[in-house]
Amino acid sequence: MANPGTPRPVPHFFSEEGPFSQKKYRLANGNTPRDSQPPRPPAKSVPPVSRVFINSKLAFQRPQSVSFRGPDSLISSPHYDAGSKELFFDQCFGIVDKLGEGSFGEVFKVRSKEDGKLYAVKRSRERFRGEYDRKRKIGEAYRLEKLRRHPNCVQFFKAWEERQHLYIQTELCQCSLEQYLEQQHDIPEETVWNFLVDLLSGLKHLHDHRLIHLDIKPDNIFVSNDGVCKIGDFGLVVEMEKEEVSDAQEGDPKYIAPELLEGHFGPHADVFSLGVTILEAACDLELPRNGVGWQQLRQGMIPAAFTAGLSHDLRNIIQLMMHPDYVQRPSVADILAMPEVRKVLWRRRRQQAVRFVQGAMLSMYSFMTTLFHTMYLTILLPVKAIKGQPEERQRERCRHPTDWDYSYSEDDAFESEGHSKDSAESGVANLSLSTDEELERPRQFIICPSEVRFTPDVRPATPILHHSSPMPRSSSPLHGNHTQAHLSPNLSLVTSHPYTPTSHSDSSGSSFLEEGAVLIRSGIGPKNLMNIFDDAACSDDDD
Ligand SMILES: Nc1ncnc2c1ncn2[C@@H]1O[C@H](COP(=O)(O)OP(=O)(O)OP(=O)(O)O)[C@@H](O)[C@H]1O
Repeated sequence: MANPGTPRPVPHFFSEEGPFSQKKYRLANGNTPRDSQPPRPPAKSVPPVSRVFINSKLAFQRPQSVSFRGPDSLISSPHYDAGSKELFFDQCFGIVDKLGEGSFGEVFKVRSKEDGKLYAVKRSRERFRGEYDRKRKIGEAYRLEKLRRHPNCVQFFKAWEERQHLYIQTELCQCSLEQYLEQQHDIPEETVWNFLVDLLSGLKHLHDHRLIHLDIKPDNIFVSNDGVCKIGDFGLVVEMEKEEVSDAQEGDPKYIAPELLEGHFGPHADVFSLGVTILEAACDLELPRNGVGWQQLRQGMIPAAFTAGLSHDLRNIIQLMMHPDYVQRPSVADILAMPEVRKVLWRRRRQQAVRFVQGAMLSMYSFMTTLFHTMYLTILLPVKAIKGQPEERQRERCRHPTDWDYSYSEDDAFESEGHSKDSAESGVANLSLSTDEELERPRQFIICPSEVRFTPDVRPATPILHHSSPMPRSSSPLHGNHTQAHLSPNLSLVTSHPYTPTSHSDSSGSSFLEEGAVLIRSGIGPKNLMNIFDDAACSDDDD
C-alpha cells in the first residue's frame, strides 16, 4: 500500500508540439529577432602578404564591367570621370540608405544619377583574396546576368569590379521575406498561397534554365513593393549536369534538404527548402537548426499542432514538398500542375495583369502630363509672352515708374513720320521712353501721371494714354486746343484707376468715351499736361 504522505508522481506527456515553438513567443520573451547571422569567413591569424602590401596596380585599377559575355571591359557612364579619384559607385550613384549586410557584403539603397531611379547595390565587404576568390564572387553576377528576366526573380542590371571589390546592381525590393516574417506573425493563408505560387514560378524559371539555387530561404527571397515574392541572392547557384555540382555548397542548415548531406545535389533540394520556407511562413514556426526537431522535419514529421489551422490543401502540399525521399518528391512543374495551385496561379496572374495595366496607364498619364507641360512651357508660353509683350511691358513699367523719362522731346516721332517740329510745339506731347528700344518706336507713348509733378491748378488724375500710331494734328487728343478726342482703335486704357471713368462730353455734347478709349478726367486735359511741361521747362530756364 502506498504511503498516503507521498505525493503521486505527475505523469509526463510528450508535448504534441515537440521541440518546436513559434516565433512570436520568442519575441514576446524579449529575445533578439534573429539568431542566425550568417557565419563570417574564418579569420586567419596573420593576413597574407598580398593583403598587407596591396598590389597598387590592382588597387587603383579603373572599374571593369563584369559580364559572362566576354572579356571584362571598362565600364562607362556619363557621370563617370576617369580622372577623379572617387569610385565609380560614388560618382554614379547617391546612397539613400543601407539595406543590410550579409556574409558577402553590404547592400545599399541607391539612386542612379543616370536615370534617377532607385536600385539595390551589393558591394563585397572584403577585397578579393586572390583569383580563385574573385572568380567565385563574380560567379554570382554571371549567373544573375545569364538568367532571363522573370517577375519572380530579382532583376539584374549590371555588375562591375573596382579596387578589388565587386558591385552588383539589382532591382530594389521592399524587404526580404525574413524581415517580413519577423514583422508579420499571423499571415493570412491567401498570402501564403500567393507567396507559394510566386516562388514556384521563380524556381521553375531557374530549373528550366538548368540552374539549382541551393540556398532557398526567407533571407534570400525578396518582397517587392506590390507584394510579389522574388528569388534573389544567387551566391550558391550551380548549373545542373556540370562539373561544378560536385563543388556545390550546402546552404543554411535550417532549410537544407536531407539528401544534400549524402551528396545528392539536384532541383529537388530547392523544392524541399521551399517547403520548409512555406511551413515557416504559414505557421510562424521557429525552425530548429539541429537536434530532434531538425531530424523530425527531415523524416516527414510535421508538427500537427502548428499546421492544424491550415487548409487541407496547403498542409498536403507542404507535406509533399518536404518528402524525405527526393525521388518521390514532386518537381516544381508537378506542383504547379496541381489543380489547387493552378487556381491560385491563375488568380495571381490576373491580379498581376491588372496591376500591369494600371501601371502602364499611370505611366502613360504621367508621360502625357509631362509632355503637355513641356509643350506649354516651350511653345505656348513663349508665344503668349511674345503676343502679350508690349502691353505687359507697359503695365510693368507703370508699376515701376522710375524707369520713365518724362522729359519733353521735341524730336518726336511725328517728325520721323514726316510731321514738322511745330506740330509738337503746337501741343503734341511726345513722352518718350528712356530705353533705346522704345526710342525706336516713338509712336507709343504712355503717361503715368502718378509720376508727373502737377502744378497746383491741375488735379492729379491717372488716365493713361496709350497711343500707338501717329495721329493727325486735328484729331490728336493731346492737341492744345482740343478737349475732344477722335478716338482711334489704337487708343486704349492701359491701367485701372480708382476713379470710375465717366463720359465726357465734347463741345457738341456727345460722349467721346467709348470702350477702350482714352480716359481723361476733367481738370487734366491734354492742354493741362502740356502746360505742366511748359511750366517745368520755364522753371528750369529760370533756374
Ligand atoms: N534587392 C534588394 N532589395 C531590398 N533589400 C535587399 C536587396 N538585396 C539585399 N537586401 C537587403 O540586404 C540584406 C543583405 O543582403 P544579402 O542577404 O543578399 O547579402 P549577402 O551578403 O549576400 O547575404 P548572405 O549572407 O545571405 O550571402 C538582406 O537581408 C536584405 O535586407
